[in-house]
Amino acid sequence: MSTSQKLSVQALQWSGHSLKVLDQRLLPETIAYDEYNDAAGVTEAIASMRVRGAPAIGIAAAYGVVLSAMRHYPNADWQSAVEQDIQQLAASRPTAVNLFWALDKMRRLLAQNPAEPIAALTQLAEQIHAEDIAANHAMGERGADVIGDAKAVLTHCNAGALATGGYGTALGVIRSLHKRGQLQNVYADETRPWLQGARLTVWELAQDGIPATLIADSAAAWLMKSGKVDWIIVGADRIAANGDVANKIGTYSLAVLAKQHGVKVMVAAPSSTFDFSMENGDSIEIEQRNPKELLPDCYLNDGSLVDAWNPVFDVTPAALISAIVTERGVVIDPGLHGVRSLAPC
Ligand SMILES: CSC[C@@H](O)[C@@H](O)C(=O)COP(=O)(O)O
Repeated sequence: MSTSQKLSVQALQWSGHSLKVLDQRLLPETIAYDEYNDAAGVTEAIASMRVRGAPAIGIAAAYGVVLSAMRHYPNADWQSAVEQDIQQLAASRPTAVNLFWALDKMRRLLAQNPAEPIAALTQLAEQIHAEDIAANHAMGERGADVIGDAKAVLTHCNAGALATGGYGTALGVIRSLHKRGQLQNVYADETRPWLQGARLTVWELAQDGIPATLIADSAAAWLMKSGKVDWIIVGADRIAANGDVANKIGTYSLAVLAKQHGVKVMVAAPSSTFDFSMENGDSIEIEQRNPKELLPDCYLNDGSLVDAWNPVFDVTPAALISAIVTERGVVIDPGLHGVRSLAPC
């Protein structure tokens, strides 16, 4: 596949009766969609990371609830069958709060006993999807305003169209900066061990003709020391009330390095990423994934000789973050101010 091909792929496509999920494990070599007709399939698609990225898994889960209602309504006790599916969806991944936020919204709607539940749930899932895209565009503009004339930025993981309803959070800011003609280069960490940066981010940026340079995660300190980047821009999986941010493993190390080198750190995330029930990041559950994602094949083949520790998120203290950008507004220096000003009224 040519990298100059225009981006026409979306992580999720709702057909009205099924959910098509782009299998991100196969990118960039292969663009293939799997089609799901029930919540169990969507749960598996999230757990296996066919679809990944905090907003995208929330949207997928919302459609999963619609598929559940389509399967069970109007059987006797259909509501408890849907509730069981919601619980299954909620168990797919633990860290991104957008998943639980979307499921709660769907559950609250069900509790209102709508006269036509399938139509009502479909409308809500489509709304969650559309609002995420709109939020990304809004925070893209806000983030670009904050950054002003930065020439080069570094991003981590993939917080792009592939991780959201479309446009992206961190990559949304980058897209908006690029449209303004200010950005000369985007450095992308490869993001070990799953390689979201190498497989997804540089590919996604290439589709849009945005100059991107891949670096090994371990090159980030030297990149900053060399004065090559002005800002680090990342997404988030959960933001606590004091502004602590859970995001892809390695974000914390970048923020520590940024402090040493006078580089600023921006977190761009929709409001659905906030968890005001958590005072700080200490209580955020950090997903541990299978060590097999980390271990080279030769170790896998010779049994259990070597163990691996594979936490896939970390928490960056608010004090290391220069700005948190949402569709509702921006907090500069969240370590001083917290993020309660961004809470819904
Ligand atoms: C807009 S996506 C923000 C985050 O979800 C992203 O940075 C991230 O950590 C994704 O992790 P992943 O394990 O690929 O789901």
